[in-house]
Amino acid sequence: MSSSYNNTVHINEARRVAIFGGTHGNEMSGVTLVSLWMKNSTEIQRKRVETKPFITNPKAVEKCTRYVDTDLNRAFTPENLSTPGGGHLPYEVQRAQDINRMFGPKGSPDAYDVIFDLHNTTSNMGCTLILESSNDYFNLQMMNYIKKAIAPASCLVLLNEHPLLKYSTSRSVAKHPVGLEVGPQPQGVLRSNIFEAMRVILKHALDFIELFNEGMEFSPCTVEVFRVLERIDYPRDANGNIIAMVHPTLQDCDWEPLNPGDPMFQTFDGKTIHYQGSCTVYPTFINEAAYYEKQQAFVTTRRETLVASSIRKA
Ligand SMILES: CC(=O)N[C@@H](CC(=O)O)C(=O)O
Ligand SMILES: [Zn+2]
Repeated sequence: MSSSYNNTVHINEARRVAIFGGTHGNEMSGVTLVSLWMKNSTEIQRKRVETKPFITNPKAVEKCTRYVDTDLNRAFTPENLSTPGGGHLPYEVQRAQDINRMFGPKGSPDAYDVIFDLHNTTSNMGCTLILESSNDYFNLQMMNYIKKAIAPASCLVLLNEHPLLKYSTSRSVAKHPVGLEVGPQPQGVLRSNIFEAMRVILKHALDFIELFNEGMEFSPCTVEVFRVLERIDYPRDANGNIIAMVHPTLQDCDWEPLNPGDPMFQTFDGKTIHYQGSCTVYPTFINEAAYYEKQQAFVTTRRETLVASSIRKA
């Protein structure tokens, strides 16, 4: 990235793009779309983009489970990617190393330009794009483009650059990592509305990259994002067992304001537990099935407006 006198940021052409499905083998929209595109890629082809659809965790897809040994979407740590051990390592660690060789190496000039990683959530989040950095102008301009293209439908942007809660995703191998999370959809289930919503987002995302590669200049813009603040666990007893559920007035209310004092959990004996924070937050990933094992009932976020400079191909 370099800045010229008129503040347009010049960014390398995004020629190599991958679309990952099956990072979690029971999130069926991505598994199904990517499998379809591996058989016939007409829909994802663009003149100036080489798009590679890829199933990242085939063993988990086969078993229709989130993962086999360990969560692939947490496995792309520098330690994992550099550990020798070959066939003795957990399956997903081996897979992370393979993916890093094919699409990375992570952090190097040889890495893929863009990776879209397709996920589903059991939470009522609608279409959510997930970013890992607030200063990637290419991705911010892409978010702005997609939001305008799908209007009056909407998609929100979740920004996870929290020092402790950020994790080492499959897409993090790319220069411009983009997560796409669409819900609500149960694990192992396909719903046509969710499938189509995901497909439309991908179409606009690829159109944006094509226009960028053709040399179009994108004017400065602002993007509303929801920044990850805090992980909230379920209330538990001394043995670590869950003693309450997401409160009925919070369930399915992803992205809606949660104010200090608002109901948050309901214990099995009917007591309400209230949110004790000091300011209004926007909860999301509310009651995500995969997060029980991660001790997370939901995450809180705060609304922010990010600014992206004008960009153009270098
Ligand atoms: C429900 C789910 O799997 N969500 C993804 C979110 C992401 O891709 O950042 C995950 O936890 O890996
Ligand atoms: Zn997932």
